[in-house]
Amino acid sequence: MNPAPTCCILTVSDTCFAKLKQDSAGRELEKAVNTALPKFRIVHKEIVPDDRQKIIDQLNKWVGEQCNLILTTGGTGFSPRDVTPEATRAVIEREAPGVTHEMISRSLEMTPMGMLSRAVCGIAGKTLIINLPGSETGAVECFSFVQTCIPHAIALITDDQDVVKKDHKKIKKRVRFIDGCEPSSVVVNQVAERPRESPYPMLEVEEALDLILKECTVPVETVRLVIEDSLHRVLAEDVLSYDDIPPFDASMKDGYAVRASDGDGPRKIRNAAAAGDAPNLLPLEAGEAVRIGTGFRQELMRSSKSKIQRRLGSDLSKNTTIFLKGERLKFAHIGVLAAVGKSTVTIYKPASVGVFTTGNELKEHYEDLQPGQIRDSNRLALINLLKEYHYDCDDYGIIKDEPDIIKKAIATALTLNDVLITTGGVSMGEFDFIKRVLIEDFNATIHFGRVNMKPGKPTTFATLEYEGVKKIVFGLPGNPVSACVTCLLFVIPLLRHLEGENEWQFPVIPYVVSTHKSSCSDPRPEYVRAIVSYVDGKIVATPNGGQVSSRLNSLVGANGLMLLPGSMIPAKEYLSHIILIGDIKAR
Ligand SMILES: Nc1nc2c(c(=O)[nH]1)N[C@H]1C(S)=C(S)[C@@H](COP(=O)(O)OP(=O)(O)OC[C@H]3O[C@@H](n4cnc5c(N)ncnc54)[C@H](O)[C@@H]3O)O[C@H]1N2
Ligand code: MOO
Repeated sequence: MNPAPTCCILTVSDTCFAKLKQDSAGRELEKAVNTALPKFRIVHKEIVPDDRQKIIDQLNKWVGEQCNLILTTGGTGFSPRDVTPEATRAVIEREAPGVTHEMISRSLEMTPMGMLSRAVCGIAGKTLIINLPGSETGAVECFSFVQTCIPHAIALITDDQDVVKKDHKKIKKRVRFIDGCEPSSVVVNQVAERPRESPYPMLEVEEALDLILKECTVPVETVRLVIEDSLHRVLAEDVLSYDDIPPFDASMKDGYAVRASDGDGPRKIRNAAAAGDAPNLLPLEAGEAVRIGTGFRQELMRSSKSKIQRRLGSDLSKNTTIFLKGERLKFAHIGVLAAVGKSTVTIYKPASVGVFTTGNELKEHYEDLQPGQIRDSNRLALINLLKEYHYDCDDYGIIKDEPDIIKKAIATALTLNDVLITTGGVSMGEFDFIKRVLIEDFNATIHFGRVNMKPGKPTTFATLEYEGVKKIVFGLPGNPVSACVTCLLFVIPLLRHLEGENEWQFPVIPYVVSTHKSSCSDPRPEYVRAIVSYVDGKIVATPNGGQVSSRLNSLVGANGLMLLPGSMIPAKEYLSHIILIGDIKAR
């Protein structure tokens, strides 16, 4: 087995070296490396002043020790003392301008100041050296832009052919379906030989969801992100306040600071002090007053009980837990993180999802239709449903109802994704191959293949091991409403649960239903797409038009799935519930 790759972190800073400032960039960078590159071992951390020769000496020492990766932080700017790029250039044999380019171009998307970096990256012996900015945020941010390519870069530098080949295979798979996939073992049945009855037992929805949660215990990775990039992600750590908010006793209003001992009477206004002005404008002489702005630091009033002050730490006090692991970050969380001076957070990596649709009748929405063809609405509906819940996914397109092609598509998706969602081809037709390909070509376990629900009966859930890793497959029905409703009821809760979110379930409210079902002959419990409103102090739910499972408009504007029990007697009332998939409307 290859030894763990090594990493050294060099902080270049006169002030940190002189211990006038803490090495927070070095500290945050260490955390970022541990999170992003868990296989790397940080073997040395040093601080040197902004001195060209001292930097060169330190870099040469680590290059001599065959360290794989050296990250420097600091000394890359325009100040006269900034010499890290010159020192790095003196050590490296080959420059790596692509790495520098990526850091600068991504930085420029955030701030024009990005152009003021003179960072140099390059190779010396068996070592990759990367210059990063000196600020904690800049260093972590720039590292995050290039972190994914570092293991491959090091495999190339050290000529580790096994890793290089594996990485190349992955890169190829990203742009096209895998090569060399053997034909499927599935024998295409003649119409007369197809099974007449599903061999899968019919599960209730709750049983199906329990099974999904039980079977899906894939390891969740964490990653450290700058707070600017953390919206909608789930915290993998409890967060403590770094600072008191406010960090000083502050004025709550615009007004005047006066000396209480002066009593009533006119004052001479000495000057005006706004929030952020230095407090040495005070103390006041007898009879003097200072005009102060909201947020002004009120040193003189610290001992008074004035109600027009926000006391130090009164919004949040230093070292208290402000957010808990498992919270999904919204705008206000990020504002509070900024207020307390927390610039990075550890979050759970969301599972990576791949989607394809199946059907010989399907065309892309922008293509012309021949007789018998329809446009693929499921793929874009599902991809965007996932996006609404903050999951990006890989799109593998429309796949023909042919086992060889389905096999290739599944193999490609499983190479890159943790979770695969397909639609169509899961019921009883002779072209319904998804389950058979999963079983016969991938040795998958089909945990269920039928659920007692309308829409969504043929929903299929499978797990399998692919290249040593557990993978999850949802074969959703082809009917567009069935695909979206089952994605909402099974896939989205699982993804939220896998991501470590505390509140992963949709809110459910009790509701008395009396609406009779759209098809009286169907005994399945039905999830009616409904508009749920708050009217005169009461919750009212109305079915959102026709409920046939091809009519996707029933989901347009729907904010609830109203459960109608299995066998309903018309006009009788039943206590059931509504699953809220959107905000309640006010009428
Ligand atoms: N003999 C039986 N037939 C059917 C059963 C059954 O239990 N026994 N179940 C029915 C139910 S319920 C559903 S739901 C569908 C699901 O069938 P499949 O998942 O195999 O889906 P397909 O047959 O491929 O397609 C069904 C329907 O949806 C249209 N479709 C498919 N993909 C798309 C797409 N990407 N965009 C838009 N529309 C799509 C397709 O053209 C069909 O009209 O099976 C029933 N049959
Ligand atoms: O269950 Mo299917 O989903 O009726 O349309």
